[in-house]
Amino acid sequence: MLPYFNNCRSPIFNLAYPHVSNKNVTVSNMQEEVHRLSTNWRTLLDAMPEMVFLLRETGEVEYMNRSAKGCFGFPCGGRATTCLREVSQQCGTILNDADDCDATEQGRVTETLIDTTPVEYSSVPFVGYTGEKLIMLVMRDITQRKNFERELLQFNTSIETILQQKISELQASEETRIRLSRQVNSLKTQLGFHHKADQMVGRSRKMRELREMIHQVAGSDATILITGESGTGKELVANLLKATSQREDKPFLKINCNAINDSLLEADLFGYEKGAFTGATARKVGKFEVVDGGTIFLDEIGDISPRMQVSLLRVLQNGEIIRVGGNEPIKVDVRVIAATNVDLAQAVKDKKFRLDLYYRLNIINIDIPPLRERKEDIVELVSFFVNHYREAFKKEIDFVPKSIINRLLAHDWPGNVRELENLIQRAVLMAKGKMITEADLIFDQDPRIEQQRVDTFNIDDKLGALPLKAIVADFEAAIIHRALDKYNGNVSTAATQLKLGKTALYDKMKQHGISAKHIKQSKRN
Ligand SMILES: Nc1ncnc2c1ncn2[C@@H]1O[C@H](COP(=O)(O)OP(=O)(O)OP(=O)(O)O)[C@@H](O)[C@H]1O
Repeated sequence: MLPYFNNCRSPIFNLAYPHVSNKNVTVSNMQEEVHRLSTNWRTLLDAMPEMVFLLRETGEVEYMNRSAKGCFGFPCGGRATTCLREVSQQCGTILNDADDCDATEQGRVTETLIDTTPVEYSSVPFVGYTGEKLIMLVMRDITQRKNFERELLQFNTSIETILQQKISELQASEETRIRLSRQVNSLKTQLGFHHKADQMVGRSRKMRELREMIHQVAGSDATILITGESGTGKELVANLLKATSQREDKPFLKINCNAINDSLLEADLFGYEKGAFTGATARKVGKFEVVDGGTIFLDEIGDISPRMQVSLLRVLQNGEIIRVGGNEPIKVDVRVIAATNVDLAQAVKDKKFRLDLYYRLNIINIDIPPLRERKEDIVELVSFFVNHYREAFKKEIDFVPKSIINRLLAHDWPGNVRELENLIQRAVLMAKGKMITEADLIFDQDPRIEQQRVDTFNIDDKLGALPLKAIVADFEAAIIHRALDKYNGNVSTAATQLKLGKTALYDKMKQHGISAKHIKQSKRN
């Protein structure tokens, strides 16, 4: 018989048995009722799957339900008793502070080990029938739950390990893919793979590296500065950059910054407002607006004025332009590719070029090596130009002797590929038979070339030997040379006298391999 369930002060009694009226209570039926309740409570507690204990503060067990007995035996001994004592001590605070202790503290679920059995328990203060303070402990064996938790943890850990393995495998295969794609690109380059827009002849190591770099940087929208001596092929590089960029099918404009004067260049690039200057009768949009979304190639950038440098800096820094005579900034989305044969770093030191603009332009620098540093390309270039001009001039040349090749390999090519091209063009024109001879080779610095051009143009010499197109080209070169010679190599004056724009004259000079610098030098000597 367990007296501890005679806790009739609990309101539960009245709620559970409302038919027991206080007025009709006799001692005997009171005893009966107590017995009945006590039996009911015991039955109820024994039916519970949880283990229920009533403990004294000292840890002695006063009551155990069936589940508790099943688990620990009754009276329980060994380590279980010690554990229960420890538990009762922990719960002692609840007992002692029962009045202050809040409900959550009293019912708090705690986990512990009894022997090797993991359990969770909660405790509440309980008053015995003699009024002594007890602890009611409701405990649950959580071995199975713990096993599940352990299995779940193991499962999660192994899932994580598997995922990490898979991620590393994917990363490794991505790295392999990138490495292989690089190798493929490099092999393609080595095998002479040519993008359809690649007009550059040459498979030397330096040219292969150059191509690789172009392909690497073309995709980004970064500003690119192409440097290299005159005639190395900067325009060809710019063409290939544009053709392999994301703006491939967008507008592409080439501007020679050296060819027109400063104010015209500014108006041309940035546009102008009506009334900005005499003759500005209507607003005009500039090249930067026209080419919006596309690419602008600014050739000879090293020669622009300080004022132009400021305007250009604004475009590169903020992506906006201001029309001449206007003050509204206009947003533009234009990729800038610039080129120069001027040493910009030196120009910065000489205070001729702004340092901030230099940094903005020089985000990616593609430097084209001079021809003298890649002489392996000469044979291929000669063959390419001979074929080209043989077709153009309807000549039958099919042989370039080894002695000529050796002569070309020994030359230093200060004018680079342009000089070689002009030399071959002249040689093809001059050649009498099916092969080029020593006599047909006239190098740019050769006084004969100056003489040949300044001499009166003799049509009879050429009639029958050359097609009309070649004679006209030769004639045009002679006239331009004569004009430059007359005006001491001054391109602006020569252009004015020939009633030609400065840009057009520069283009023709390039085409015919005429250098104003050489003419000036020969005049001085
Ligand atoms: N690798 C090359 N293969 C074939 N032709 C080339 C090559 N490099 C240059 N050329 C030819 O040489 C000439 C000069 O090239 P380009 O105008 O691109 O030189 P550049 O470096 O821009 O010269 P500049 O600084 O004087 O403007 C062009 O006719 C061009 O087609």
